Amino acid sequence: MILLVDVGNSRLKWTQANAGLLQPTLFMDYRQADFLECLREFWLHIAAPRQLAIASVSENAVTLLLLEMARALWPGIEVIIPRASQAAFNVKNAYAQPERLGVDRWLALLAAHRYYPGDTCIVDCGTAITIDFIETDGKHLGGLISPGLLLMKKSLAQNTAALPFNEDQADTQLAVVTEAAINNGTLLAAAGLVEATLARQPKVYRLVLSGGDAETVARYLAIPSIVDSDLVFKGMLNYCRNENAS
Ligand SMILES: Nc1ncnc2c1ncn2[C@@H]1O[C@H](COP(=O)(O)OP(=O)(O)O)[C@@H](O)[C@H]1O
Ligand SMILES: CC(C)(COP(=O)(O)O)[C@@H](O)C(=O)NCCC(=O)O
Ligand SMILES: [K+]
Repeated sequence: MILLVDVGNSRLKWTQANAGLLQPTLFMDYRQADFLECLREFWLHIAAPRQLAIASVSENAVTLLLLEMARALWPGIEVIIPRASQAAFNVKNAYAQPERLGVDRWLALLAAHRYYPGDTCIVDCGTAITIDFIETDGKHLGGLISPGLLLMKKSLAQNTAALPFNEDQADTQLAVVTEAAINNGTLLAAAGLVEATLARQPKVYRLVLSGGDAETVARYLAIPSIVDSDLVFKGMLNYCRNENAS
């Protein structure tokens, strides 16, 4: 059994993989005070994993805490910390400094090349919205980073005198009350970003969405898309399998 952990800027996600099959993902707010105790309670009751993989775009301190806890629970556990590199699994990183590409984006690219072969656009709708393009031959073309839905709304509330924060349903209609105007404006900013980015490319790409807001954004896109919330874990699992082989 392999324990897979994905630490984003909003949430920690973890799952287990058995014989190459991913179990359902569990989500945790790792900024809550009792987060380690909560996670420990879960991990105490799972079968001892052979390997632990942690992909984090958060502070290194979070990874260190997780490692300390895992090593106390399962002494001798093999640890894998995936990193973005210049090339791996027939995927070639477009970044001038490849290691600076977020490891979540890199793992999603590895998964996309394997599970969505062809010319593919990956959009991760998390704390940030990231857009990455990969071609049939595994060549990453680069990408974009923009604030995610929650972050856009929080920054409006934090940087204006009159705008409130609320999490009501959004759509892309013109609004007649402030709350809806914010919710709809930010949702359309996200959907419009994805559509405009694709429209500016010289060819057609298959669109795959992941991240906490993937379903919401997909619902309001004027173009077809696939939602695959396991993209990062799929990439992480393949990364671990290769570590086993090497
Ligand atoms: N229970 C939840 N807690 C936090 N965010 C949530 C929740 N449900 C949906 N979301 C949405 O998911 C987004 C975070 O997605 P996620 O993929 O977990 O981000 P990250 O990888 O950056 O931690 C938030 O912007 C929020 O709008
Ligand atoms: C862009 C990100 C903040 C997205 O993180 P997330 O929304 O998943 O929390 C993360 O992938 C990151 O820190 N990337 C490093 C910079 C880069 O990819 O260019
Ligand atoms: K993201």
